[in-house]
Amino acid sequence: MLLDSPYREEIIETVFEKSNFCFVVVDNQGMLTYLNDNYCEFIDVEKEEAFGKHVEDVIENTRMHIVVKTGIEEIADIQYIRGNYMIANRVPLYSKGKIVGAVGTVLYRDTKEWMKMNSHIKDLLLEIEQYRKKLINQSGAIYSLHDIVGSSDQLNKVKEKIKKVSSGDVSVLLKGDSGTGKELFAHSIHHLSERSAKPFIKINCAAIPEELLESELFGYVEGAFTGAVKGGKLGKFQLADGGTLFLDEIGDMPLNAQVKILRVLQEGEVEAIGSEKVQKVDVRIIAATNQPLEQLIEENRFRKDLFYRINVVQIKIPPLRERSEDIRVIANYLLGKITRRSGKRVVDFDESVKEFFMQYQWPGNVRELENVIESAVHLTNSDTIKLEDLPEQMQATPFILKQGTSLKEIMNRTEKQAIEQALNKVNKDRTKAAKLLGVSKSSFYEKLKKYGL
Ligand SMILES: Nc1ncnc2c1ncn2[C@@H]1O[C@H](COP(=O)(O)OP(=O)(O)OP(=O)(O)O)[C@@H](O)[C@H]1O
Repeated sequence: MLLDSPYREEIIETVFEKSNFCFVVVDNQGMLTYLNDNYCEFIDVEKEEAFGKHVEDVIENTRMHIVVKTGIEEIADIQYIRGNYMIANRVPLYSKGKIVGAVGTVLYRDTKEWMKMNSHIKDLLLEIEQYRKKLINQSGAIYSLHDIVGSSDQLNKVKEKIKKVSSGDVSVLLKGDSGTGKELFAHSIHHLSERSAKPFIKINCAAIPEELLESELFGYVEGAFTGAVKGGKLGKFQLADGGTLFLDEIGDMPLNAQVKILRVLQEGEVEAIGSEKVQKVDVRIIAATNQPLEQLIEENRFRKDLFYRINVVQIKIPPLRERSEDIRVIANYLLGKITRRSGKRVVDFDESVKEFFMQYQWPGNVRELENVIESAVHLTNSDTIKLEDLPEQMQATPFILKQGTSLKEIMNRTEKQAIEQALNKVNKDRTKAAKLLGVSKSSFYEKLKKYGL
């Protein structure tokens, strides 16, 4: 913390005077108490002359004196100054619960500076995108272990196992519920293997109609069937030659295709549909499933011999609800990712949302978390995601029973959530919130105290 730092003075001096920002501070009457050199230079005034004057007499179109009165921060506000528009932040300064002034920062001195920065960033993003595309073209695997966020023991164990098995050429079966990140792990294995410079090819066995699956996997020659394209088509096995083939949702693979895949894996040879020739292929198989293959075997829907072939190493990815330590960090990471993409400034989650995230069961795992945050980012009117920004059907989900949770605890948490929601709805007006919930003011205040709100 800044206060504990032995260099407190130096840090403050550097932030205020040496960084390239413009700072202004006013007292609770709007009188100027501080203006750094950068600001003086920007508006062309002498520091000594400015101090003690009302901020309106020094800075054109300022709203610092208004922020002192409203107590409401103004972020990235556009202010006309010196013949141009600057972008400014104004934040009220509180001491012991009372407004004692306000601090202003100039983010960009004119819109040109902002546009320059904007196009610089766009340029960098474009460059990254090109590198990504190149990488995808080269191998098809874009994610590495580094992209898998979370530090729970359960996740770390999986990452350790991935590191161990990647370098060998063994087949890996990734098991886990939908949305747990199996595809990210498959990419990571490929990246860490000696095949990383070779293609990573994915096929989603559930997404391709049964009659097309074989031609997708093994390819076909010209004229193999009506509708076959001229010149034929390479199959995923041929495309993955030298690299990795990721068979996603392998539990949905039809039995016919299973027999053929097994043959390719045993013999290292593939035969395109309509071809008499066999072709040597060298692929490493990574398969993923969210279905219990052992049960499918019992029901004669999955071949035992293929199971043994692909199940050399089995890695189970735990569902999100079993690694709740990861939820906050993944949620923050996803919030950053989504806001960067959408350009909307949303910086945090309300404490009640964080709590809700921790006790929700996440049947759709990280994918569901990502969808929920994406929708909340678009719906929110503030820079912080609140409970009411979450999808309605989620808000209707009461606390899910976890082992050891007493009824009293559930009721308390629900009550706290309801109070927080009510407060947020009426702009923190306690009288209105009490009315909204149909409780007396005194009992409402008691509850606020109880929950530290
Ligand atoms: N630990 C994580 N860190 C960051 N993003 C993650 C993590 N786990 C999953 N994701 C993201 O969640 C989404 C779902 O992941 P992925 O497609 O890998 O899941 P899956 O287990 O393969 O799902 P399915 O079985 O439905 O195919 C993706 O957008 C992925 O980037």
